[in-house]
Amino acid sequence: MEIVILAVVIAVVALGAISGLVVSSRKKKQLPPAPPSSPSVTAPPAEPHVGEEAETPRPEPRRTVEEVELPPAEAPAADEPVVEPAAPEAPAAEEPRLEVPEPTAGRLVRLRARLSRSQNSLGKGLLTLLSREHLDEDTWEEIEDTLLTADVGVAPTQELVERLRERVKVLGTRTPEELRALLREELVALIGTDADRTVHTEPGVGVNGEEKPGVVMVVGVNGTGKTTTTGKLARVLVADGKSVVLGAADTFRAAAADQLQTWGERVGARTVRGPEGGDPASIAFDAVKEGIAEGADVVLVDTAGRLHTKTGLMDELGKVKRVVEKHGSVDEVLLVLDATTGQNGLTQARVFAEVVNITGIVLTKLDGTAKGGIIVQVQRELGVPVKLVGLGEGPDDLAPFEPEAFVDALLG
Ligand SMILES: Nc1nc2c(ncn2[C@@H]2O[C@H](COP(=O)(O)OP(=O)(O)OP(=O)(O)O)[C@@H](O)[C@H]2O)c(=O)[nH]1
Repeated sequence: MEIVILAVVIAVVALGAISGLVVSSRKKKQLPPAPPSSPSVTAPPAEPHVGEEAETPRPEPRRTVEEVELPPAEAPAADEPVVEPAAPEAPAAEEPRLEVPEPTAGRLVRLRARLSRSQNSLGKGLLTLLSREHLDEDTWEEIEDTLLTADVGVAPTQELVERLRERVKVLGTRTPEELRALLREELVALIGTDADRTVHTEPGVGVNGEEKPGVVMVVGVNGTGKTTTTGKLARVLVADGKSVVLGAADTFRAAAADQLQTWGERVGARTVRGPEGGDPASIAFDAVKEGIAEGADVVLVDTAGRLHTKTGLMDELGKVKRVVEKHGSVDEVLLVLDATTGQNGLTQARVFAEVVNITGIVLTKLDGTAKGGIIVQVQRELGVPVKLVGLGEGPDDLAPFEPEAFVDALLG
């Protein structure tokens, strides 16, 4: 009897030891090996770390249930699933690192140094002249010249000088602070604060009742910074949390599509492009079509700025707009003007306005000119507000235009 009891005890102990081995072996198989360079001291060593799951499992010795030779009765329950290591996943293709554009709000304030450097003669020059003890006719003439040199334009200059004369007379003795406030008020009024300077990119309803992204067409002469501005605008929109599709409809200049695509890739915006010399209207059409299909927030269409003839260019622009409108409305047509070209820019603006309904102006290269007064002239000429200003070649050097911040930068 004792022998029987002893035999049973030995059998139980032996079975216990064997099943313990199996459990610990199976536990080990469920956990991926600790990474060789795992620096974590707080996490238990066997815990998976972020990123490990995506790795291809490394080979490890496996002991199967069969190999431990358990008697059938003592084997793990048949209905218990055998844990197999996860199928090796293909290593993730290396994603290009996306840039995070600077926030849009307050860009003009951040970039004000660029403005004050180039616009000193306008803001500070006017302030110095107005601060003279005797404001004689010669001084008023100098004030007028300063405004004209800064491209404010004849009619706006005369209006401003008249207002200043009146107000300075009423003021009598003037402190520098009073003069500054007065000049600020008049310059802001000249630029205007009532206009809607929002770049409209809200989604709308397409012709088939589907949700359509906001559509923005960017037009302007070559060299004004059109493609660069389209790329920078994509960054502004991405910074505001929107998804963007770019349409490279400038098929006249071979490198324009590559240039645009590079801008897009840096912030994760896809570029729809066609063959060199292809039909820009069909590329623009496809860009909006794809924007609708993938539920993008905004489609930005860059257009050509130069063709063999002016009539050819204008016909093409009109066609691009009409063809895009087969999907639904174009929400913004932004005209890009180079601030350094002065009157030439105004002539361009007139020509473009004849073919497409310009809804906003982007004034580029304001960092490189003392002629910021062109803002006043171009707005009057077209009856369209300046919505964005370019203040440098850097990717985030495009700012929403705010009259008060602009005038503050001028006055230093
Ligand atoms: N300083 C300065 N340079 C700018 C600004 N905006 C654009 N540029 C530069 O102007 C040059 C022309 O820019 P693009 O975007 O190629 O001009 P574009 O000719 O209108 O574009 P395409 O019609 O495609 O040829 C580039 O060297 C830009 O970096 C700006 O606000 N300030």
